[in-house]
Amino acid sequence: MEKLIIEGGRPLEGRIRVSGSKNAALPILMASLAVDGPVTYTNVPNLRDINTTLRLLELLGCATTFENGVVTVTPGTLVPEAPYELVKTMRASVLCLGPLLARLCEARVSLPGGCAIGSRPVDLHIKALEKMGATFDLDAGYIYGKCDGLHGAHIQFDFPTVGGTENLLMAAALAEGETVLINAAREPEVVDLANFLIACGAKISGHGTSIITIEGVKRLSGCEYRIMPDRIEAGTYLCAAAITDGEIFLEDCPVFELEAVIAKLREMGVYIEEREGGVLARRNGGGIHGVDVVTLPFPGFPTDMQAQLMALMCLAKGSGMIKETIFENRFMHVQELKRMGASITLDGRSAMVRGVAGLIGAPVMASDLRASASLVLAGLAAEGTTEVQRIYHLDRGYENIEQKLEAVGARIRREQE
Ligand SMILES: CC(=O)N[C@H]1[C@@H](OP(=O)(O)OP(=O)(O)OC[C@H]2O[C@@H](n3ccc(=O)[nH]c3=O)[C@H](O)[C@@H]2O)O[C@H](CO)[C@@H](O)[C@@H]1O
Ligand SMILES: C=C(OP(=O)(O)O)C(=O)O
Repeated sequence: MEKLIIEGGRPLEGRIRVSGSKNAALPILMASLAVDGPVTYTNVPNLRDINTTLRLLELLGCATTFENGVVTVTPGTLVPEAPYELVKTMRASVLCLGPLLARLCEARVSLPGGCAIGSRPVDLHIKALEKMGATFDLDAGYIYGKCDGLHGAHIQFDFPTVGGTENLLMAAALAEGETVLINAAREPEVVDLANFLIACGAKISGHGTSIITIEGVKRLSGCEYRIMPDRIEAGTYLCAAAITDGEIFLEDCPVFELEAVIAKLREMGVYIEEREGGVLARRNGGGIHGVDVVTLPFPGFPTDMQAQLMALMCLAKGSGMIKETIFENRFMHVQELKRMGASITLDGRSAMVRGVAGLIGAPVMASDLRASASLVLAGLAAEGTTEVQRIYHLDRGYENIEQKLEAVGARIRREQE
């Protein structure tokens, strides 16, 4: 196992290019299964989850290549089974359910199970696919779905599930007739998937709103598609500029997609300026102020930025309350931040963060992807040395993180534990 060693207390200054989005790339790569022809994707981040997805696509019958941010996927004879060994390492694997059912009328996909941040149920995906004519059995930890062809349906989601909306978009793109998704997720990554499907010939409207209409087509054909930039990676580096009292220009930084994060950072006293080709972030002269934050579906504040914002808030003047409403256990970073001197009190789904004057480097354990990012941020600001252990979580979601941080002045290196 590898760990990151960070010598903190240095302001970061310079430019960082935002990579392609993991949470957009995973469903869009999976959508290759719905496409009848070769697809070329650009701006694909080199991440562990992307490589897992390519392995899964190969097991499912596609040929893939990946070089310099460009992925090609050429579908062959598809196989309907996604095995536990791959699904357990990556929740996004369940997104092959929709396209496989649409193409093969059957799919056997391991149930994703929970993960450190909470249970990751897929009942809303299943319920919606049943409305389109699929039936499901549970067999040895696998969901086995079959149908005699999917038909359009009006689907009312109980919650605007991101993964559920994505699975249904892929299934409905090839179903017979019209599907309407009501209370659909509005996340930018859902919009990117819809735009990809449209580029392949799908008929979709309303994506980006809570009502999406899909008119099924007979086949989707290959195209070339650029994955959107990663709003969560970008938000993490905005926090890095603020927490180290530095100045970072983020190239290819999405702005509309990051509005809730940018608004919170400005409220905390971070200066953020949109410029041609990117976004500049630095402190606004003074310190950082504590603010209250509630995680919500888009366009609310994203759960994927909660841990990073908490790291920044640890050093604020005053206190702030962070409420996590999406995942029941997404506060694993709290105990580790406390080991570095943070003052945080947990009460169920809320965390009261009282700002302290400084953090102190310590060995800390990463428990999940964004918790890892928050510990890296804390380490960059802390006095002394921080060792972030179990960084394989970080490698699921941050491309070249230590190279990017080193290039703006961080002292950070990777070592074997
Ligand atoms: C709304 C939201 O912020 N979704 C996030 C979620 O997407 P992801 O697709 O993983 O999760 P969903 O959006 O589907 O789930 C959000 C909530 O709905 C519940 N649920 C979901 C599906 C289901 O069938 N049954 C059910 O009860 C989940 O337990 C969770 O509380 O994690 C991703 C990785 O962190 C983020 O990028 C997404 O932004
Ligand atoms: C938790 C995350 O991802 P995943 O859904 O792949 O676990 C994330 O991107 O923060």
